[in-house]
Amino acid sequence: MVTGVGVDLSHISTISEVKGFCGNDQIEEALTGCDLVIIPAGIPRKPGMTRDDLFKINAGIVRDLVQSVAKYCPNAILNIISNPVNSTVPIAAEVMKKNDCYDPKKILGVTTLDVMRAKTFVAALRPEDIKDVTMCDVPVVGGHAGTTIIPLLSQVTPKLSKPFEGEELTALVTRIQNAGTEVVDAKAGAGSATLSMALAAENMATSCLRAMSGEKGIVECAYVASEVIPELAFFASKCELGENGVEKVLGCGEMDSYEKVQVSNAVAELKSSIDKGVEFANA
Ligand SMILES: NC(=O)C1=CN([C@@H]2O[C@H](COP(=O)(O)OP(=O)(O)OC[C@H]3O[C@@H](n4cnc5c(N)ncnc54)[C@H](O)[C@@H]3O)[C@@H](O)[C@H]2O)C=CC1
Ligand SMILES: O=C([O-])CC(=O)C(=O)O
Repeated sequence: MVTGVGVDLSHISTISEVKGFCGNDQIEEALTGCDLVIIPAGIPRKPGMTRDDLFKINAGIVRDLVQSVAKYCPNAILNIISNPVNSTVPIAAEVMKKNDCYDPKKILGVTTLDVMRAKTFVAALRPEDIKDVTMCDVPVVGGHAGTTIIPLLSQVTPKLSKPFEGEELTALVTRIQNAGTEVVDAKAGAGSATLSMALAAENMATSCLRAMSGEKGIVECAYVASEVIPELAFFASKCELGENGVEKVLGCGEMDSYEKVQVSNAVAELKSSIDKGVEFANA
């Protein structure tokens, strides 16, 4: 459940929760009239699993829920949280296409938690530059699994007096990429990062709602339909949000050579995850 603080969240429907205690007739009631639908439904990882291991179960859950969205609120903006995000977002897009209500601006894979983690770790390592983590920004691009999570540490704001380099850089990138796995391992079978995901979802939903109500200049990283990497129909990068979802995909900005290699190395895995989602939705 999302609570509104300083913003009216009354249009949010956390449909996994609705599904948790009711049947399809209540899904209709929950979705009808919704402007923004957050989908966190599905099973979480257990230690030893990749996010892609969740595909077998979560792909069908997301497909069916998005089918209901197409039926009851086809103009809603979707925030997709269920893993594997790299595949569930393409699934959502295909379902909307099949129902003649696809708008690429309106489907956003939630990668906000990667940005929150990157900011937190950067602030902890550079307290002399970052007194307040909320004032720090770290774009995270690519996707939401393993090495497809690519923090652009050369673009941290405020500008760092000592940039990350060498072993410190690689250790930090690895920590950000494995942060979800760290939580899964620590919870030892009891789930994944449910609470921090809820905060990330609330941040993203609030940004969407502010933009939907006309506020300008709201920028969030999200995994969306994009042309940033020509081979990839979906890619996470900075997006300017607007009244209808993604107003403009802003892309990766000026990356350094290390980041460019990381992006290039992620292309094959992202392509395969996207193709897998598209094939599943059309099977
Ligand atoms: N994108 C991101 O940053 C993150 C994504 N996740 C993903 O979010 C998903 C949920 O994770 P948690 O909330 O931790 O798991 P959880 O087990 O705490 O909650 C999952 C919820 O999904 C519901 N659900 C299961 N099957 C459903 C169906 N067929 N229809 C509707 N609802 C259904 C369950 O009733 C439950 O309420 C997982 O796939 C997880 O990997 C988790 C953390 C971060
Ligand atoms: O790691 C997981 O399975 C859940 C997730 O996506 C995250 O915490 O980033």
